[in-house]
Amino acid sequence: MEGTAGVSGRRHPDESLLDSPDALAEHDPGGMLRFTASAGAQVRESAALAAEANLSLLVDEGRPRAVVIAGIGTAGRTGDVLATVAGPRCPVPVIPHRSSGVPGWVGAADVVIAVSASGRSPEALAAAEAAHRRGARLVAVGAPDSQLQSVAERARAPFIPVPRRAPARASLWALTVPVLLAARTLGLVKVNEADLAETAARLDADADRCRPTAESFVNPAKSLALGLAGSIPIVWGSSPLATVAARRFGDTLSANARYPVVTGALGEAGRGRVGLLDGVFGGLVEGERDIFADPQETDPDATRLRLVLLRDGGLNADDDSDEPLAVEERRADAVQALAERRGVRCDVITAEGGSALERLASLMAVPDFASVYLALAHGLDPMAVPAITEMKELSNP
Ligand SMILES: O=P(O)(O)OC[C@H]1O[C@H](O)[C@H](O)[C@@H](O)[C@@H]1O
Repeated sequence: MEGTAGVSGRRHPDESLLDSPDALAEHDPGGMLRFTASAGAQVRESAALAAEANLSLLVDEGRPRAVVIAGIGTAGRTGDVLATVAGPRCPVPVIPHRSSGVPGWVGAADVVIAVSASGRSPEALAAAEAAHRRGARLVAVGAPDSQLQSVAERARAPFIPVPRRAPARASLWALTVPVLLAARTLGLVKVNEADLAETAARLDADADRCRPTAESFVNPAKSLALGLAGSIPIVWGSSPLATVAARRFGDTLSANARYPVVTGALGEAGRGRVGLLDGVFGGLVEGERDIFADPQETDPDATRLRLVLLRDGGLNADDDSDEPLAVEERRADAVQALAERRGVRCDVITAEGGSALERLASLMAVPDFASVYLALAHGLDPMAVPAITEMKELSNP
């Protein structure tokens, strides 16, 4: 089927596409699966690049009053990652900022980290310029030989060149690690070399489990994608860290697979959006289902919700988190029970690993791949985003 933008794909997913390496290659000409599999390598490469940059320039003026991470899209997500890895005990505010420039209060006592994969987003460029003008300390992260690098050079600010091999959304780890290491230099996060190595190793191991040649029944990303196919995904995170991973899944499901998706924190959803489970795409449609009927005959076209619960199970010590772990766990158990009572299917991914960064990686890796496989099951090229390009053309002066 061809859409009005010339994008071709199939409205109903074809499961067999996912188990055919030839079909996968044909629908992924840009290599999105390959880029997604490079997450571990991105961690290692960016750690090496950050080590070469002159981050020690940041130390001289001591601990900042606040840190602003300026960027849009995936670059903006790096600020959320920093905020959650820094955690509630972080001695200074860590503020992701997604609109142009910097907040009005930013001044000489603050640090601005401007992030842009292309090195040319107007938001990050305006933030870097504003930081320089106001005398704030600046760090810039993005493509080498870009406009962002020129601004950083003019400001005599450290610049961490992140080679541009993949689209921004497949470069989250390459962009995130320099942001974390800049914050480490400022004394705001405790990310050590072992954490980075273990995170990279976990991303490698998950990429192996999710590799294109691993068939759906042993491949957690293919089975997650097939479970989501044809549904409206709701992705809730049980903790602040898991919520960053939930929002990331929202980014990739929208951009790669072009699925509408609801994402958020379970704590907040429990006071409002959990009501979706009772609605026309939730309990009401599931209630119509006759459990004895042939599944082919029971309105196969009805759109249903599918819940993905990202659980941060068990490792965040109670004294180091916003909420006691027991509260988060009970809430996650409760939403699973609620979904089950209403017949809404639920996938659960539980964080693993010893550090916050590794736990985050363990919640992001499989969903990242699943978003690509979901695109491919619909015959969509996960790399092509004509609506985004068209939007930029129409809205640029
Ligand atoms: O990181 P940048 O190059 O500044 O790009 C920022 C954002 O720009 C566009 O909106 C892309 O669609 C996003 O995927 C990207 O994250």
